[in-house]
This record gives sequence, structure tokens and C-alpha cells, in this order.
Amino acid sequence: MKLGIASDHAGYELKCEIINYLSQKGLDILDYGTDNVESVSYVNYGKVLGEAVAKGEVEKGIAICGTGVGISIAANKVKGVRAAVCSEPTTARLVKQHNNANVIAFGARIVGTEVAKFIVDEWLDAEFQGGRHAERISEIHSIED
Ligand SMILES: O=C[C@H](O)[C@H](O)[C@H](O)COP(=O)(O)O
Repeated sequence: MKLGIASDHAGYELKCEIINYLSQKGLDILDYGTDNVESVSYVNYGKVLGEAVAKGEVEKGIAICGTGVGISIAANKVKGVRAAVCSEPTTARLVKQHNNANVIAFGARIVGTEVAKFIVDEWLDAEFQGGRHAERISEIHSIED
């Protein structure tokens, strides 16, 4: 599975840790920037990651900024993206099971590295439950049309 990842400056160091962690697990990671801790806007990184997911260039995406919120808002503006901010693993599991979140976001100023790894693992291991949840997702995407 190809996984995209992006961050702003605030998320850069945590992003590097997550890339190492997932690469060691054998996942194919595409890094959409940023490439250092120099201050940048999270907006374009969320947009580019969202577009990569929406186009199918990667199957899923991980977005990191200071809180996870700004970059997730930007990603969610791309049609077809369902980005969810997760600060703990239970939410990460449920956003896959119920919302089929194709992007997760978290904040490097909110969660530590180990919690971030748990969040990613729960989300990657969970399965979308379909049924009533699929109908609700269709309703969400009808807002885009
Ligand atoms: O939602 C926005 C993110 O948390 C940003 O990472 C944050 O606003 C960046 O703040 P600063 O420019 O003060 O480092």
C-alpha cells in the first residue's frame, strides 16, 4: 500500500519519526513535504496531500501540523477527502470504521511520538464497516456536488 505524508514546519520532526517507523514496517511512503523546520503555511501541504489521495496517487494520507487542525481543514477542501484529526488511538480506529477516513491528522504539539505511532497503527489496522456508515459518507459527499 502506498501512503502519503505531509507536514508543515511544526510537524516536520514528528513526520520524520513516523516515516522511519512506517518504512521499517515495509510501507511505501511518499513524502509531500515540507523538508525542514523553516516556517511554512500548512495550507498547501494539506492541499497537495489531499489531491494525491483524491487522485489515487496514494491510497491514504497522514497530515501533521502543530495541532493537526489547520492541515486537516486544508485537506478536507479537496473533493473526496475525509480527513480526521486524532489525538488518541480510539478515535483513529473509529474514524476508519465509521467515517472511512482516507487522511488522518494529528498535532506534533499535542501528541508525543509514541502516541502518534499508536494512532497510525490503529487507523491502518482498522476496517471500514460500511452499511449505515457508507450511506452517511455518501450524504457527506453529496454536499460537494
Ligand atoms: O493549525 C495550524 C497548525 O497548528 C500550525 O502548525 C500552526 O498554526 C503553526 O504555528 P506557528 O507558525 O506559530 O509555528
